[in-house]
Amino acid sequence: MQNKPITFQFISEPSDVNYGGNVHGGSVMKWIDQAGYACATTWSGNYSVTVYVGGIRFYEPIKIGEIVQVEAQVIYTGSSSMHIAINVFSRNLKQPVFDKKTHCIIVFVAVDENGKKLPVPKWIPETEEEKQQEKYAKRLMDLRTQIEDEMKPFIK
Ligand SMILES: CC(=O)SCCNC(=O)CCNC(=O)[C@H](O)C(C)(C)COP(=O)(O)OP(=O)(O)OC[C@H]1O[C@@H](n2cnc3c(N)ncnc32)[C@H](O)[C@@H]1OP(=O)(O)O
Repeated sequence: MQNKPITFQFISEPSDVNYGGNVHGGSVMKWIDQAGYACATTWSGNYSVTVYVGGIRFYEPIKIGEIVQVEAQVIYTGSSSMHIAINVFSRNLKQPVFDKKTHCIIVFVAVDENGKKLPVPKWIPETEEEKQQEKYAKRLMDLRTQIEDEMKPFIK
């Protein structure tokens, strides 16, 4: 099965503004979720829900009126989960190249009409880059287990 990246391109709007005049972090998180959703449902062929969003780092602000590009690609699949790498870029209208503004991994699970998890097609990495990405996703899973153990006492 082909694992094509999903790419959104649009212009950040005045309604995306934060209190400092740039794009609101919440808007960026919404775009991440939307691109991840498009990627997960395309891969699984089923409705999918977000189960985890990790390590979002906003490197630089995105300005209002810039062209924004959001890329989403499956980098690891479990039984029901799809681990998707998201990169967010932007450029102003006069600048030819995009700068990376945000990166994160978002995990979706395919579910049926009752919200129960469903199996997803297996993604098999082929190129060296894809193999490295899968390793990256697995390493993050291990780290996440440690983080969740730390968080457990505070979740209840
Ligand atoms: C709460 C909100 O409204 S957030 C916004 C929208 N999202 C949602 O509503 C999802 C809410 N969550 C759910 O409904 C449930 O967690 C479900 C139905 C998706 C899954 O529930 P369960 O079947 O009990 O989950 P289970 O523990 O078996 O995990 C399912 C998969 O998620 C993965 N998963 C669970 N927790 C994590 C995590 N912290 N990080 C990454 N993956 C995770 C598991 O590894 C498993 O993957 P696999 O099947 O590929 O091995």
